[in-house]
Amino acid sequence: MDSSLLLSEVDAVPHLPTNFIWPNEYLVDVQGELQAPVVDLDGFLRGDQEATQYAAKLIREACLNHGFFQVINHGVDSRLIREAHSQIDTFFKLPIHRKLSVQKTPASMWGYSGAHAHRFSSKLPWKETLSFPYHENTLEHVVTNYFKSTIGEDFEQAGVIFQKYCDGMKQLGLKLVELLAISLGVDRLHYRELFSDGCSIMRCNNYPSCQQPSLTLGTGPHCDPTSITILHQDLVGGLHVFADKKWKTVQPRLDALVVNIGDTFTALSNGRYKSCLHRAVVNKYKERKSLAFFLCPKEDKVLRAPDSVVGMDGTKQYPDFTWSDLLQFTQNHYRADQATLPNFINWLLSSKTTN
Ligand SMILES: C=C1C[C@]23C[C@H]1CC[C@H]2[C@]1(C)CCC[C@@](C)(C(=O)O)[C@H]1[C@@H]3C(=O)O
Ligand SMILES: O=C(O)CCC(=O)C(=O)O
Ligand SMILES: [Fe+2]
Repeated sequence: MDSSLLLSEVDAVPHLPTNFIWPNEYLVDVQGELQAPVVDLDGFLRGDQEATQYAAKLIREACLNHGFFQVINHGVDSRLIREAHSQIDTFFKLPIHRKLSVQKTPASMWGYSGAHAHRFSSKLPWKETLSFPYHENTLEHVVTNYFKSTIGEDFEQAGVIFQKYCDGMKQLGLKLVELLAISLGVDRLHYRELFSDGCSIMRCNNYPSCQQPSLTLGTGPHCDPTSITILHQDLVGGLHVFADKKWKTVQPRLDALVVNIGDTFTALSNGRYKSCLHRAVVNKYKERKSLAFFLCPKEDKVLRAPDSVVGMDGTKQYPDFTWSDLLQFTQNHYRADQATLPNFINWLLSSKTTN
């Protein structure tokens, strides 16, 4: 079966094509629900000291343990989130020739990807994605323009919505890294300043229903190579987090945003905060959508844990690197999984000694 076929066409055949079938060791059953805090951000966002300390304490425990928590009263308008889901639903329902007209090319991170079939030949994920870049720019609405100029004039309104959505995610992301700094005992603005001029990644995921969901995965087990991920999921469910040596379900909530630590933040915390190992499963009856905003630093900034953290820990756990190095590693050399960070560090050190 040609893996460039539409997921919906593939799903019409009785057996899942082999390139969508994941080896048994990846298809381990889920065992129970994840115990992770749902952190109310209201007090922190209003500047209340006591509420801030309490939120920081909850986040610290979650990040030391598995790197995952949810936030409510996060300040992003629920109507905007609903509208973003509705606009992306319209995009994913377009005829395939229209989606393929904005297909991601090997040289770029941006555009439509169906099952990543143009990148990989096995363990294909049962999903389609639309990815685009976001950075703050006072002269231009980068997301509005991406939709309008790349997808088409008829997607201008979708672009306006996603521009506002990404503006909201970036603002929230900067507040979250303030809270992470407080929780680590680091100068409150340390990470905020590091991330403020970065170019982040917005990725919309659509997981179609699947005839044989137990043989495949929507997204295989991985840690996000990025810094922190802020994700909104619909009510279908399917996100699993690895904690206490078991896969655990996450109960979706429309009023919450899911937050997880990624590899870059693990390095920036000198390894104290766990990069969250997670995956997404699919099901037989319902398609599922999620909107992931990956906060990233500017590509050429040197990334290293603050002296105050390293000093207290006694040893610097990771060599300095740039986001550009890690991004290049995941796009050209290594398919992000649960061991991206140690493999990246080995690659970085060996490429430095050979060049
Ligand atoms: C820098 C990135 C690589 C991926 C997209 C962003 C952040 C998350 C990464 C990813 C989602 C982790 C799982 C595997 C992956 C290949 C995917 O299924 O999409 C990863 C992304 C990618 O390399 O495109
Ligand atoms: O869809 C989800 O719930 C998870 C998606 C994800 O992990 C990713 O895009 O990196
Ligand atoms: Fe992820």
